[in-house]
Amino acid sequence: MNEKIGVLGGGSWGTALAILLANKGLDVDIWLRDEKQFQSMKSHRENKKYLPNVKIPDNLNVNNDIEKTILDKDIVLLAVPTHVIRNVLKDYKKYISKGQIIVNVAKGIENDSLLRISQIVEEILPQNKYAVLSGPSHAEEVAVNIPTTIVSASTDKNVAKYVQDVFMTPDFRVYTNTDVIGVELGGSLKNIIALGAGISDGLGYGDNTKAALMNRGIFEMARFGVKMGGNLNTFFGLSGIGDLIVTCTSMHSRNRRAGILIGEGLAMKEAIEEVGMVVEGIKTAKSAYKLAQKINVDMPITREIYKVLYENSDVRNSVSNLMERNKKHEMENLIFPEDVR
Ligand SMILES: NC(=O)C1=CN([C@@H]2O[C@H](COP(=O)(O)OP(=O)(O)OC[C@H]3O[C@@H](n4cnc5c(N)ncnc54)[C@H](O)[C@@H]3O)[C@@H](O)[C@H]2O)C=CC1
Ligand SMILES: O=C(CO)COP(=O)(O)O
Repeated sequence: MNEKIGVLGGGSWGTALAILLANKGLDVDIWLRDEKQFQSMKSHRENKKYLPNVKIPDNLNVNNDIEKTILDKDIVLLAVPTHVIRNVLKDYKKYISKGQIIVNVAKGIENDSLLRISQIVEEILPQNKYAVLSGPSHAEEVAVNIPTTIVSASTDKNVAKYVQDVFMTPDFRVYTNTDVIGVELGGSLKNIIALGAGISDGLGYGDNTKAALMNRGIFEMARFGVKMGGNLNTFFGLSGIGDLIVTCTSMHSRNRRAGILIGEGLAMKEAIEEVGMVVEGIKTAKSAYKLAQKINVDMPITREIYKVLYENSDVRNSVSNLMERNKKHEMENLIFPEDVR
C-alpha cells in the first residue's frame, strides 16, 4: 500500500492514528491549527499536550498548512471535535476534491442541527465518499500498539473495506459494517453513559451501580438508535456495547474522568477545564436529550445527566429519580419484537 492520508486535528486521537499509519509506511501529513502546538510537536517530535511520552515517527509530516495536508491525499481524516467539524469543512472544502474519501473519527451529535457527522459531511461535501471509524480505542493505548479492535462503517461496502485495509495492522484489527447510523450513534451516546458511570464513581458508588448504568444504558442507546434508523445488532457490536465498556471503565476516558469530577462536586465547566481535552458527552447529552423528545423515545439516564449538566440538578436527586421511577418489567419498552413477558 502507498496510500496518502491527511489528518485534520492534532489532538490525542488524530496523533495516535497518524502515528499508526506512518508506522505502516504510509505517506501521512498531520495538520495542527494551533501554532504553538505545531512548533512544539515539530521540534520535540512529541505531542506533549495531548499524547505525551510517545515518539512521533520521522516519516510523519507535522505541519500547519492545511492546503498541503489535504492536497493529493486519498483519505482526509477528520479528527477534530464534533462541534468544530462544520466550520473546518466549510472553511477548507475549497481544498478537498471529490475523489477523496472522508474518514471521520469524531463521536458526537451536533448541538443546533442535531445532525450526525455523516449528515454534516453530506451537506457540505455531497460528492465525497464517507466512512466512520469507531469502537473501543483509547489513543493512549493505540499509540503504543496495544491490541485494539474497531469498525469501519460506510454505506458503500467497498469504501468500508478500503478503509479497513488502510488502517489494519497486526495490533489494530478493523471490522466493517454498512450501518453508519448505528455506528455513529453508538459512539456518540456511550459518552453520555460514561459521564454517568464517572459520576457514580465520583459519588463513591460501587460496581453494582456501574453495571446497572452500563446495562440499562445500552438498552437506552439501542432503543433510541433503532428509532433513528440504526440496526439493533450494531448496538451489541464494537461501536455500541464494546465502546460503552471501555469508556465506562477506563481511566483514559475523558468522559468518565469528567463524570468523576462532577460526582465529586465540581461544576461542569470546572470538570471540562480540569480534564483539558474534549469531553464529547457534555454537548452530545444536550443533542440526545432534544432528539429523544422529538422522536418520543424514553431515555431516563440521558435525561438525568442532561439535568445535572444543564439544569443544575443535584446528582443525588438524579439517582433517586432513576431508582424510584414507576416499577416496570425489565423488558418493557425495549426493542425486541417478541413479547418476552
Ligand atoms: N482520544 C481518544 O482516545 C479518542 C477520541 N475520539 C474522538 O475523536 C475526536 C477528537 O478527540 P481527541 O483527539 O481526543 O481531542 P483532543 O481534545 O485531544 O484534541 C482536539 C484537537 O482538536 C483541535 N481543534 C479544536 N478546535 C479546532 C478547530 N476549530 N480547528 C482545528 N483544530 C481544532 C485542538 O487544537 C486539538 O488538537 C472526538 O470526537 C473524540 O470523541 C474517538 C476515539 C478515541
Ligand atoms: O471514544 C473513546 C474510546 O473509544 C474515547 O472516549 P473518551 O472521549 O471518553 O476518552
